[in-house]
Amino acid sequence: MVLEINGVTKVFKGKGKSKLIANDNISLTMKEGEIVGLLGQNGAGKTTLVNQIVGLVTPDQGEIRLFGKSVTDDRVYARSICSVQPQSQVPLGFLTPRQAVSIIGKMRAGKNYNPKRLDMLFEALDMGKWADKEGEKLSGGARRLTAFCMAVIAPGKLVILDEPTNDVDPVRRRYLWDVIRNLTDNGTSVILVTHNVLEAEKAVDRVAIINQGKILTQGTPSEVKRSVSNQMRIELNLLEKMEERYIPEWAISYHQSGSRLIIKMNTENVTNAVAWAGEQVELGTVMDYSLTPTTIEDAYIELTSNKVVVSS
Ligand SMILES: Nc1ncnc2c1ncn2[C@@H]1O[C@H](COP(=O)(O)OP(=O)(O)OP(=O)(O)O)[C@@H](O)[C@H]1O
Repeated sequence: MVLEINGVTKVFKGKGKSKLIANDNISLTMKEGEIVGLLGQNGAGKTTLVNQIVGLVTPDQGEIRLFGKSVTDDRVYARSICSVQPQSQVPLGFLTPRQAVSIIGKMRAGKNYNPKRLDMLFEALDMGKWADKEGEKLSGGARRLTAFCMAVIAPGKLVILDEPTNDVDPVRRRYLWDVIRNLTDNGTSVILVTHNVLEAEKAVDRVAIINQGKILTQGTPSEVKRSVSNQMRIELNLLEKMEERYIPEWAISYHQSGSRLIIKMNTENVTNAVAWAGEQVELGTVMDYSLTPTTIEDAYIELTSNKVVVSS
């Protein structure tokens, strides 16, 4: 087993005398070559968990083992096994992406550093035009991709990526997912920390949904979806906010965010839903709509959001 997390709890001091339970009895395991998505809202406790895996923070209770070795007993080993792309941008200063990535590659791999890997990564991510530009002149997306390359130029057996696609354009996001998937070909395991549930669904083997420090559910994307399955969703692009009283009675639940309204229904109500959505288009309240089976995002919203309204 690459990673075994057993009953990990981490409590921080809150305001005054209060306590903040950042991780609450978390258990999770990972096998070689697996990509596990750690999904959760802001403040859910994802980074606290990652910091404990790499030995930067010590659990108050429970234990974390990497390849059978306790992280708290051997933090140096933990850091040699793990490569991390942090959520915050890496300050590159005057260094170019090529310089920054090759420095890290040489530090991590020593004599085994292979400069061809840098060329392969830059090519795969279409980074050629930025490779020799000073870091501080680069866009946020180019810096994010540079930080990704720094994490994977000489990857440890466990690569931890914290929001790697933030600021990255949609085309290069696709390239990035391909590179992440290729990492696992030689047995590297990947923890992907993200808010972007839909993207994660395509990239991961398993997901763990974390909320208020607890893992609410974990399993393959299909297993997690099954908690809301046998349902369909209609997604509407609203031209004006829809008041609750206009949500149709066949809705099992709905979620409205900006101009996006997602309504879930049982399959027998699909015809009603399409007819209703068509009427809304004619009335001018909805620009367009699409009907799909429920996604992992639906499960995520249902499990973590306080704003889901479930009809009686
Ligand atoms: N060193 C610390 N001292 C006190 N509280 C902390 C500390 N680190 C984290 N926290 C708190 O623990 C909780 C979990 O934080 P954490 O950074 O792990 O969440 P997260 O899921 O990574 O969030 P985000 O997606 O916003 O990065 C938050 O309420 C945070 O304020």
